[in-house]
Amino acid sequence: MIELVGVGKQFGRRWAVQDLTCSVEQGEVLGFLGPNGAGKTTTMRMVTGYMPPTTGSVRVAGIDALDDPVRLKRRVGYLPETPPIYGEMTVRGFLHFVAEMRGVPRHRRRRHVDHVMEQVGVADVAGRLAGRLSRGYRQRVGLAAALVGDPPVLVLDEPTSGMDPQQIVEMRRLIKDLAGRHTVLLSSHILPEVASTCQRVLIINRGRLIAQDSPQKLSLRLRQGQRLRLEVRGEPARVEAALSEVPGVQDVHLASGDGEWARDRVRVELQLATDESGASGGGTDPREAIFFAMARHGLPILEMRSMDLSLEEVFMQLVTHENLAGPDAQAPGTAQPGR
Ligand SMILES: Nc1ncnc2c1ncn2[C@@H]1O[C@H](COP(=O)(O)OP(=O)(O)OP(=O)(O)O)[C@@H](O)[C@H]1O
Repeated sequence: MIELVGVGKQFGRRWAVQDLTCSVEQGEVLGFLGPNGAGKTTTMRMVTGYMPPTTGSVRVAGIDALDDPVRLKRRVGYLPETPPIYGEMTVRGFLHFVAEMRGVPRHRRRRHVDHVMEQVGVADVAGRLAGRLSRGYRQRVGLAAALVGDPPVLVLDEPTSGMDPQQIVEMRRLIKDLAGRHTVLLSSHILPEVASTCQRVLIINRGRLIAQDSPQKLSLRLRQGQRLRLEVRGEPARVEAALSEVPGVQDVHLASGDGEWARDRVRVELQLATDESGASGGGTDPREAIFFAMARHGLPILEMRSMDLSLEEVFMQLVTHENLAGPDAQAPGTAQPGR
């Protein structure tokens, strides 16, 4: 639905975005993550047809941004970081105006605007002046405006910026509800936002793509293998021997404990081998094999926990690696461009 190939944008002598290749499937919610100044807004403006790329091609719903930016704009609903709302109009009046601009036929406008207001939860303020609304409501009205005309693609730039925690939760729920019916490109520098809303994350830093994958796979891939923490009842030597038999288990570390607690149980940290795709133990869940091995040896597992990196740690690791290694570095866990 959205396809960027070798996209770059230059302002004066400075490249805000360089050689960006990625695609977003129909109905997918893609999170665009990066620190301030990474090039997120610039990329989104190119996807919406508001800014032509300096190099490469941007295609949305089969339309090339350079060939036909006007037709492309009709296929995209855009919510900029600060929604452009006419404060002296009522919410309903403003959305009718947007519907007219977007070419919604006159006889369908009223029903369509009512439907969109219901969808984003602003029907209760339909008659209020848009300029008098709270930040959360204004963002929702902005989202309603993006949805007018039912565009297949939605581009949302920092959609929860400036909202209070409850408004953030509601906005994220709204965005999740839009998935499937719309293809959504969402930018954020808030990691939990992307992890909770998006199926796939694309991380950019200093205008370059440094990784793209699902939030879970990114964290798994980056640690080149998953780590598990176990607490087992049994003698340390027997526990270690039993774990070492399980295929894919590497680096078994036993933690020595003190006092009463350590008498009959042992804490273990272990590393699992991963294949190319980031899956552990040849695609099967190694925790299952560990469970059965320990059961065979009569060693009850009291606790088993996965120790994946959080998306926050992944992000910091990728961005720090890139900043230290320079602009041409290949960050660990970088997916192939174009999926
Ligand atoms: N119209 C412009 N003219 C000149 N430079 C620009 C313009 N727009 C963006 N830039 C520069 O391009 C770089 C990327 O900016 P961009 O706004 O795309 O980043 P961002 O990832 O959206 O950051 P933020 O989260 O702070 O909005 C920055 O260095 C910015 O100063």
